[in-house]
Amino acid sequence: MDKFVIRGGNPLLGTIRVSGAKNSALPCMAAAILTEDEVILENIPQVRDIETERKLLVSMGAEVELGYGRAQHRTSISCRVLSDPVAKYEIVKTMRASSLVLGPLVARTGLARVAMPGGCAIGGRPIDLHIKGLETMGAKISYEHGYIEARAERLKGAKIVFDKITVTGTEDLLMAAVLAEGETVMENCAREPEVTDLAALLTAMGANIEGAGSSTIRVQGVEKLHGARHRINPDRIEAGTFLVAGAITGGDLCVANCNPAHLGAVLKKLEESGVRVDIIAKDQIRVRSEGALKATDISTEEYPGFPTDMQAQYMALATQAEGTSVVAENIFENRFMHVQELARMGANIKVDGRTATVRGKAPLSAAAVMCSDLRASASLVLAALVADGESILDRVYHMDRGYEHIEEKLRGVGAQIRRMGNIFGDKGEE
Ligand SMILES: CC(=O)N[C@H]1[C@@H](OP(=O)(O)OP(=O)(O)OC[C@H]2O[C@@H](n3ccc(=O)[nH]c3=O)[C@H](O)[C@@H]2O)O[C@H](CO)[C@@H](O)[C@@H]1O
Ligand SMILES: C=C(OP(=O)(O)O)C(=O)O
Repeated sequence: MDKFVIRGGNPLLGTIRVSGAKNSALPCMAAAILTEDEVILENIPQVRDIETERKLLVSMGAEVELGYGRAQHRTSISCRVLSDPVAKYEIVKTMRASSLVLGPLVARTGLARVAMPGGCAIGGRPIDLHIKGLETMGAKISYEHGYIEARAERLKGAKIVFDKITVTGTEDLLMAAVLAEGETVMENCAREPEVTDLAALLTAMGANIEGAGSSTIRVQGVEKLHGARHRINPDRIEAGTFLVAGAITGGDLCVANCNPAHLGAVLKKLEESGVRVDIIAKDQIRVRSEGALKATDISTEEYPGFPTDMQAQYMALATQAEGTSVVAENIFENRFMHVQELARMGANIKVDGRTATVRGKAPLSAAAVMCSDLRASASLVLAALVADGESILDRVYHMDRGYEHIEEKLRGVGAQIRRMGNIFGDKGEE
C-alpha cells in the first residue's frame, strides 16, 4: 500500500493546475451507454475511479480507450455492443458511483442488473430514490443475490419529485429520461455543476433537456441518441483543496484551469477566514494569507451551498485559525472520519452528532495517520503541510480515487511530499 511522506512548513508558491472533475467524468462516461455511436470525452482526470468506470463499461461489452497525454487526457467510448448489462459486485464495491449505470442501461437495453452499493466510510448511502424514480417511469424492480434488477421495454416519461436532493440520483434519472417515451418532469433536483455538465453532453448527443442547473428539469424523450464530443468541467473540489493548501501554508498560490463561478461558497468562506482571494483570470484564482487566519463556521449544503466534499479540507484550515469554528455536516451522517486523525496531529476538535467544534490555533505536530476516505485524505495532506516534522499518511489509495498525481502537483509549488510504494510489502487496497 502506498504512503505519502510529508514534511510540513513550506509555504506553497507558484501556479498549480486543476484537472477535470471526476464527479462530472463518471456520469458522462455512463452516458455513453445511451448510444451505439462513439462518445469522446476530453479533460478526463487520471484517477482511479475513472479506471474503475472503464473496467465497468468494458465488463459490459463496451470498447473504451483512455489516453493520458501531456496536452490532453481523453477517453473514447463505444457502447455499440452491450452484451452483459450487469454492474458486478467486484466493481461496484470499489466505487459507489457505479450505480450511475442503472438508468442508462435500462433506458438503452431494457434491462439492468446492478450490485447494491454497500455503505461506506461516510454514511449509509442508499439508492432508494434512483429506484423509486425508475419505478415511476414504469420499470419493474426486483432484488436477488445482492443485485437490483430493473426491466422496462421502454421507460415512460413521468413526474418525479425527489424526497431529498441527490446528485447521482438526479443524474441517473436524467439519463433514464432522455430515451423515455414522452415528457419527464423532475422536481427538487440537484443543481450541482456536475449535473449541468452531464446535461450539456446529453444535449450534444441529441437529448432534449430544459432546466439543468435549476431544481426543475424537463426532458422530452427521444427515440435515439448519437455520438458526441464533450469537454469535462474543471474539478471544483480539487480546486478548493488547492485554495485551502495555499491559505493554510501562508503561501501565494495561483490555482489555474478552474472555474471560479463553481466555487462561490468556498471563496466566500476563505475570505471570511481572512484569506485574500483574487480572481485574476476567467479560470485562475490567486490566494494569499496575509496575517492570522480567523475562525469561521461552515454548514454543508447542496449546491450552491458549501460542499460536503470540502468539509474535511476546511476543517484542516480551521485548526489553524484563531478562535472557535463550528462545522456542521448536513449531507452525510458519518463524514468526520478525519477528526480522530487530525487530533493525532494535535488538533483540538470535539464532535457532537453532526457538528464538530474546532478550537484554534492548535500547533500541529507530524504523526503517522490513516486515510479513511477521499476527502478525509485531502484534509490530512493539508494538515501535514503545516505540521512540525515528517508525517506519514497510510492508505493513500483513497486519495488516488479522485486526485490526479497530487504529490507531483504539490511538489511543483514547493511542498515536501513524496510517495513511498509498498514499503512494508503489505497487500494493496481493501
Ligand atoms: C460520484 C459523485 O458525484 N459523488 C458525489 C455525490 O454523491 P451521491 O450522489 O452519492 O450523494 P447524494 O447527493 O445522492 O446524497 C445526498 C444525501 O441523500 C441521501 N440519499 C441519496 C440517494 C438516495 O437514493 N437516497 C438517499 O437517501 C444520501 O444518503 C445523502 O445523505 O454527491 C455528494 C453530495 O454532494 C458528494 O459528496 C459526492 O462526492
Ligand atoms: C464522496 C465522494 O465520492 P463518491 O461519491 O464517489 O464516494 C467525493 O468525491 O468526495
